[in-house]
Amino acid sequence: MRSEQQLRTFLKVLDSYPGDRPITKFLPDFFKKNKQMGSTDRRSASRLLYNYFRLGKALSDKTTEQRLFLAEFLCTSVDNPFLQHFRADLNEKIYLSLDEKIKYAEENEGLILKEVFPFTDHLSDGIEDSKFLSSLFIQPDLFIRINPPSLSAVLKTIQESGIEYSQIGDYTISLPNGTNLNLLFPDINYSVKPYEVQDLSSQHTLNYFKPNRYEHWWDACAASGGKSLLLFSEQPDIKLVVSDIRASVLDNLDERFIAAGLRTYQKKLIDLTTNPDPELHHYEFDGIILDAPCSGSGTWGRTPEMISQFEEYKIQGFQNLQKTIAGNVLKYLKPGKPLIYITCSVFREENEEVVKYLQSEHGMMLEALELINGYTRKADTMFVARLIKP
Ligand SMILES: C[S@@+](CC[C@H](N)C(=O)[O-])C[C@H]1O[C@@H](n2cnc3c(N)ncnc32)[C@H](O)[C@@H]1O
Repeated sequence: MRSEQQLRTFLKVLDSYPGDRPITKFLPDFFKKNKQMGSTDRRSASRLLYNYFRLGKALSDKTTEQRLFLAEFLCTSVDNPFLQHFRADLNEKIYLSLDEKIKYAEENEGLILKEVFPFTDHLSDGIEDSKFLSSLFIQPDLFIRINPPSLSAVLKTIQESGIEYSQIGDYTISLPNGTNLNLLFPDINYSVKPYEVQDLSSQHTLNYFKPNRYEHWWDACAASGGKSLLLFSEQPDIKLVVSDIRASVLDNLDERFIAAGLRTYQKKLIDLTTNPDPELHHYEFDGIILDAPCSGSGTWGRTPEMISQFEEYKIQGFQNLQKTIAGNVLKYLKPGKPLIYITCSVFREENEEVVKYLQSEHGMMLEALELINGYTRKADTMFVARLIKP
């Protein structure tokens, strides 16, 4: 029986998942080792695994199977043969809205919504607990930022593909998650990449950069350069230093920068928990972007496996790291110039509290801050603050 087989496969995948890396990294390895699985089996195993983890820490007293069926009920909205086979009573209600399903599960299945993500006491100002919690059952969209000269070509390609999309801003498009962009845009046809994959909230942080021509900026935790590319899109005549603690991500950055036409920049490998002077002693910047290492809790709609793996005590550890790193970068900022502090966390300890620390311990002046709501827009939730050095 097909559903029974799908369940067995799911249990095997879950049992093999060590929880030491994201599912996106684990699953391809698992499928490579289990070549007998066809593409339909892979798709269903992957869907069941993601949905299962969306229950986070809730219903820990139930069996894996019971949790899986309820997760399927909450996360899918079309008639579902798998659920029909095991829990026809839930499948009957598959067309209810998410809010109605949550209510039903609370009244009949023992769900306590707060237990999905038992960290709501830490949420930043302005986040609505119940809306944030229910967003964890919804897979966020895929967002792209289109290179302006390529706008009409990109829109034409997407329209011709028949893929449903919405245009959110002048150059921002949302697409269903899982859209294969490499198939849509084979990279042989262009010299400058026509789009960047970048979450909607991440794109929004650009409003706080306000760079001027010929200024000297530092993207201090650059990873593969998402924020630098944003900065470059606004101000191509910028002098840029990028750094990160990981060499591998800086290699990806090189590739992305070349594809985007960004060719002049300096790259440095720096651990910002230590004194950066050996690399930077004579540098003075007109702007620093600090997209700090964080819990990533604003992105767990994309990586739901993180919810059950996270422990509350880690929040403090991230705050300590952020304070140390922020304290170490400020020395290289010119007076009167901005530090752009960014996280993809929903925890106030990593957001408002770090800003308060920068104000009280380093005399930074807060110009603006925003909790960027992604949880009602099928996007990541992020935090950004613009602070000026006295
Ligand atoms: C949120 S990510 C940056 C994302 C990136 N700015 C982007 O837009 O794609 C944080 C980065 O901080 C880096 N990091 C973590 N600890 C660090 C440290 N001690 N010194 C410097 N960078 C660090 C990580 O390697 C990671 O790439």
